[in-house]
Amino acid sequence: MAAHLCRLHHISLHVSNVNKIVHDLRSKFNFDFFAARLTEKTGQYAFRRGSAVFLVNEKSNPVGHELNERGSQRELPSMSSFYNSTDNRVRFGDKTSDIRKLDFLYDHYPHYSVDTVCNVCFEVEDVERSFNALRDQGCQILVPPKKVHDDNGLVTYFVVKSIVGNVYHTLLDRSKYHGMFLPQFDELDSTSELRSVDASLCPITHFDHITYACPRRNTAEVMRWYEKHFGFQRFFIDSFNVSSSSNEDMNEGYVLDQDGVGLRLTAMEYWKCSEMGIQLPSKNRMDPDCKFVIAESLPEQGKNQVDTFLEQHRGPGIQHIGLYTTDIVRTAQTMAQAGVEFFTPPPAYYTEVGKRHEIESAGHDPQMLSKHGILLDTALNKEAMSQPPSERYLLQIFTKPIFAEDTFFLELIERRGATGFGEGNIRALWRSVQAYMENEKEDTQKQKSDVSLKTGKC
Ligand SMILES: O=C(O)C(=O)Cc1ccc(O)cc1
Ligand SMILES: [Fe+2]
Repeated sequence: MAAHLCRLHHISLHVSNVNKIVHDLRSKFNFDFFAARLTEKTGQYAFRRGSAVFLVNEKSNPVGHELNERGSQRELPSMSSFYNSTDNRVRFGDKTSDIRKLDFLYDHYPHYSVDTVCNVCFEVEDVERSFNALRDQGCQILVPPKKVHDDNGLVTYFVVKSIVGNVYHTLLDRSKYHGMFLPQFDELDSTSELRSVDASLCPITHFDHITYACPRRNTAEVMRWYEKHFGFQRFFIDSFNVSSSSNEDMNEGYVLDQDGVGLRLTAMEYWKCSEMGIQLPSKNRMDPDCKFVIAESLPEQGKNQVDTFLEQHRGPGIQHIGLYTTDIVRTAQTMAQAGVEFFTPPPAYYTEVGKRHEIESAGHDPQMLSKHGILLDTALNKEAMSQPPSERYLLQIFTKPIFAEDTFFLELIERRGATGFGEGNIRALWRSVQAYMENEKEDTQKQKSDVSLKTGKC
C-alpha cells in the first residue's frame, strides 16, 4: 500500500547564506515572508505566494561569517529587523517572543555540502498508517513520527528518504491544527513591514512542477519508487505533438536528442486521497496539483545543464521548480525590476517568421515577450487543435541559478490550455543555458590566465 498524499504542503531549502535567500525570496521574487522559527542554532523562514510555500532552513555557519553569492566569506549582515541579539528576543513587527531551544522541526538536518532544495513535504491523512506502510516496504525513515503542538493545535509528521539523491519527504497531518503554518512557528503580523507588498504584481498561484536531475538510466527506478510508495502515475508530457511521430515512448520517456540537446524527460503526477476513493473534509477538488519531472542527460550531445547540476550539486536532486503564474509578463517584469536574472533566448527567436506568427496568433506581442525573455510554445496535439491558438499554448521563463553553484533555478510558467512541456521552449532554454555555460567557462579561463600572468605561473 502506498502512502496517501493529500496535497503538497511546502518545499524546503537548506542554505548557508540564509540572509541572501531570505532577501531574494522576499524582495526579488516577491514572496510573502509570513512565518519564522528561530532557535539558538538555526532559523527556519516560511514564504508563500498562493499555495506555493518555501521553507528556508539555515545551515550552520562559522559564527559571524557566511558565504557570499559566489562562495567567498563576508561579514554576516544583520537580520536586525526581526532578530535582536542584544536581548535574545525574536521580533516580528511589534511582537516579541523568547528564543526556544528546540530541534530542527518538520525536517531532517541533511549535512549536505552545497546549498540545496531537498524536501518536498506533503500532507497525508494518516501519519501512522503511511509510516507503517513505508517502513514495512523497506523505505529509509529519517525521522520517525513526531508530534508538535502549540496553542493552535497539533501536527504529526515523519520524514522518509526518497530514491533521488538527497531528496526526502516530510509527510504530515495538520488536520488538528488551526494556525496559519505549523506549530512552533511565529507568524508575522500582517502589518509588519517585512510582509511583502502587492501580490497582484506577481500572481503566482501554485507549484506547477518539480524537476529532478538524475544520472543516466535512472528514470525507471525512480518511477517505480514513486509509484510503489506514493502511488504516483505516469503523466505524458508530449501533449504538443500532432502526429504519431511523438518523441515520447512508454519506456523511454520523452527524448530530445538533436541540435545539441540531449535530454530524456519523464513525468509523474500524484493522485490525491479523494481520487483514490477516500473523501477528506479538507480536500478541495479544485486544488491544482504539481507534476514531477525526471530529467536525464543523454551522452551523445555533449555536456549540458543536467550534467552540470549533477557535478556542482554533487549528486542527483531537485534541479528546478516551475511556479505557475496567471500573468507571466507582469510577474517577469516585476521580478526583473527587483533584480531577478533570467535566461534570455537569442533575439532571433522572436524575429523568426514562424515564431513571430505563433506569438501573435496566441494574442501576444513578440516585442513584449522579447523584452523579458519569455518563451512561447503552441500545443499541436489532436485535442488542442480543436481550440483556437489563443487557448492552447504555454509561456515559460527560467531564472539563472539562485545559489552560489550552478544548480537550482526557478521557472515561471503560464499555461493557456497546454498541459505538457514545449519542445521549442526546452530547445530555446537549452541554447541560452549552453551560451551561459560557455561564457562562465571563458570567464573562469580568463580569470585563471590573469592570475598566472600576475604570478608568472602557467
Ligand atoms: O521544460 C520544462 O519546464 C522542464 O521542466 C523540462 C526540462 C527539464 C530539465 C531541463 O534541464 C530543462 C527542461
Ligand atoms: Fe520546468
